[in-house]
Amino acid sequence: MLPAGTLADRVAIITGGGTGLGKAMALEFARLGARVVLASRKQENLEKAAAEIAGRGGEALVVPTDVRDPGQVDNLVNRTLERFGKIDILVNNAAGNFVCPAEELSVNGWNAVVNIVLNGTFYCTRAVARHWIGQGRGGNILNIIATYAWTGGPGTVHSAAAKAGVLAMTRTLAVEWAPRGIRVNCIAPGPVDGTGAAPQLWPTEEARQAVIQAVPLGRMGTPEEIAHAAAYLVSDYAGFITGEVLTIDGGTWLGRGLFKGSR
Ligand SMILES: CCCCCCC/C=C/C(=O)SCCNC(=O)CCNC(=O)[C@H](O)C(C)(C)COP(=O)(O)OP(=O)(O)OC[C@H]1O[C@@H](n2cnc3c(N)ncnc32)[C@H](O)[C@@H]1OP(=O)(O)O
Ligand SMILES: NC(=O)C1=CN([C@@H]2O[C@H](COP(=O)(O)OP(=O)(O)OC[C@H]3O[C@@H](n4cnc5c(N)ncnc54)[C@H](OP(=O)(O)O)[C@@H]3O)[C@@H](O)[C@H]2O)C=CC1
Repeated sequence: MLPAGTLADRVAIITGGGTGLGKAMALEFARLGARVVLASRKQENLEKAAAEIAGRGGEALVVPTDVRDPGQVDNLVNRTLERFGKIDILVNNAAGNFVCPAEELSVNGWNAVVNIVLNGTFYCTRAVARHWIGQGRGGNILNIIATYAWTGGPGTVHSAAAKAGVLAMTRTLAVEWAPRGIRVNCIAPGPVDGTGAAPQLWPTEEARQAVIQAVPLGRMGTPEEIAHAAAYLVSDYAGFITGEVLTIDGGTWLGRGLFKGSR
């Protein structure tokens, strides 16, 4: 665990900050001293998370935002600057997902996911980076992807393609904006319990157990495990890391090996 004060005086925007991994990151960043801005569509979830942060002595601003709308994203940036006067960190965590055979996926279904994951990430990234570049200052961007960005993800072609786009965006902008002092990294979580992913991706206990079977470490991850790594990547401890992906998946994407039954 990083020591309290690691993110003192930092201002962090976290999209999808009202639930799941976003909420866990918000709580951890606040514990480390950051002031956090929680942005997603459902105000009720954001308010609940903000109250939990305030209950632990932290400070959170709630800005209802649909990241698919560039106007709402500009409002998010403006509201953050009005309240805190600066932005240090952006976490692009908002996502949508569901399992659907590609041949059955409707155009609206494809667009819903790609617009949240790929376009929303770009709109938020562009809006925040324009501010930083205009001010002649640097900052930190963390994108939450998934390992199927490089393995492919049968059943979730919309999400896999969008996450692959975010990975390419990360590497592109890490280099393009390095001279600006802007770092851009990714975390690729494996299956993590207790978030909005569960009802979408492993809605039954049977499906959940099948997912766990695929994890060499034999369990799902926790939101806190992702949050600790996220705090590290946006902190000064990671000051020389950019364009990188930190995979936190219990070994899942490497597979289970071929020869378990051979001896
Ligand atoms: C090895 C890796 C291990 C695990 C990797 C896991 C990676 C996890 C990635 C995640 O992103 S988990 C996050 C999950 N959380 C959520 O999905 C929460 C947010 N989700 C949503 O808001 C919705 O699910 C949404 C559909 C993504 C967006 O909602 P919106 O209100 O904008 O859309 P709708 O109007 O409801 O639907 C649009 C369109 O999509 C079709 N659709 C929706 N759900 C399904 C479904 N289950 N199957 C097929 N199609 C679906 C819906 O019918 C609409 O299309 P049309 O009917 O109009 O053609
Ligand atoms: N849990 C897991 O196993 C894994 C998760 N991930 C990634 O982790 C991240 C967090 O997911 P997780 O916590 O699991 O799931 P959640 O469903 O809990 O989180 C997704 C968040 O995105 C927000 N969101 C969805 N659509 C929009 C939108 N249009 N505009 C703004 N916010 C939006 C939702 O809030 P609201 O509905 O209020 O808009 C919600 O808070 C995602 O990027 C996901 O792809 C990656 C690999 C594995």
